[in-house]
Amino acid sequence: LSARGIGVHLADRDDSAVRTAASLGAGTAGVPGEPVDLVIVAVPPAHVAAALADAVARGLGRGYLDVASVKGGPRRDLEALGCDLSRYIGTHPMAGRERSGPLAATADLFEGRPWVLTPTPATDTEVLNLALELVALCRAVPVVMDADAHDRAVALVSHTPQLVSSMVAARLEHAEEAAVRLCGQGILDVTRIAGSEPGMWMDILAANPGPVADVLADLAADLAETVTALRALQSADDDKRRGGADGIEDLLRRGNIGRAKVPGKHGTAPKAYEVLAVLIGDQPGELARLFADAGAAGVNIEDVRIEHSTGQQAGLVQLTVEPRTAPQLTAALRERGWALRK
Ligand SMILES: NC(=O)C1=CN([C@@H]2O[C@H](COP(=O)(O)OP(=O)(O)OC[C@H]3O[C@@H](n4cnc5c(N)ncnc54)[C@H](O)[C@@H]3O)[C@@H](O)[C@H]2O)C=CC1
Ligand SMILES: O=C(O)C(=O)Cc1ccc(O)cc1
Repeated sequence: LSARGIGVHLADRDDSAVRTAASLGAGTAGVPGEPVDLVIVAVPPAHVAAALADAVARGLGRGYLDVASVKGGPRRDLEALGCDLSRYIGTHPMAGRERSGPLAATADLFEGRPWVLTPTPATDTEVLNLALELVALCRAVPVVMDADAHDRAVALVSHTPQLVSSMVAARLEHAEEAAVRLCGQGILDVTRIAGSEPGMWMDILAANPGPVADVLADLAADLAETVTALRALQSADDDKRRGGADGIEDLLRRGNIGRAKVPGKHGTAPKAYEVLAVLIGDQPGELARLFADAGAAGVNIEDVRIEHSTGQQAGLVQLTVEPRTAPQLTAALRERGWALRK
């Protein structure tokens, strides 16, 4: 916001968080003497209502919003405090990091991401417009939803995946070194968010336990069926084995269907891309050289990931490109001496 010319004033009960954020250019420390256009409350969900009610009582702004990951509870807490909700709108930017704190923040975090707004008939139009302006300034995409529908949605697409990632990673806690050494891209993908900070996730899960338990219970039913199907695959009986195989194949197919629904880059519909794998040496400037060569070939890189082979001084860079540009990129990179892999 500061970079877009908006005056930003920072307040936090932890002075060092304010100082760090201010030194990173996020704004100036301290609450101004005059009311601001919009007070943005970014504290853990359980503290939202108290922090917001305090800001309203002090008349700090013309409009108020919060960005907590859960929306139903904070709204009910505010109602219980008898707060005038007409100048408040609950919101949630759907983007995050595995780490918290000002040092983990990036100015472009919300670009192209959905930002949920939960207005009610009581919400003042001016406040809704201020929130929409904030979303536009952050180059996010506004999505209007009911607070409880939001909480059920994030239970499905964010909170349960976090727990499942943690559960898969927790299986490795006592794993033999020999097994861990075999880890590849699959487990890296599934466990990336298991590296998240437990504190932040405890705050989120404690604010949304019911909807998350509902999704996890359905998942537990799938798990129980899968265990039964796998046991059937061990049977000497042909019919039982066939039944087990059908059950597992059905789950894998349902997974394909669900995965195809996950939106692609910048929240657009999922799109079929082609991935080119290029071997690069572990030395300074290799990635820059590869990207420059792709640029010189006139090819836009849609996405990129690096697979590091354990114990090797090389990495496999996977360049995601539009299928129509793949042949020209392949030719250009080969010509410039890059080793492409299947
Ligand atoms: N980190 C993420 O990935 C995302 C977080 N959110 C939501 O944003 C909110 C903030 O999360 P983060 O910035 O990640 O956490 P954070 O831990 O980096 O920041 C929270 C700040 O709130 C301060 N604080 C706590 N209680 C306070 C109070 N009563 N008064 C004043 N300051 C108080 C803390 O000192 C801390 O500096 C949470 O509600 C979270 O659910 C939303 C989208 C993404
Ligand atoms: O779950 C996701 O999709 C993330 O990218 C991480 C995240 C965590 C907390 C939020 O409130 C929003 C997003």
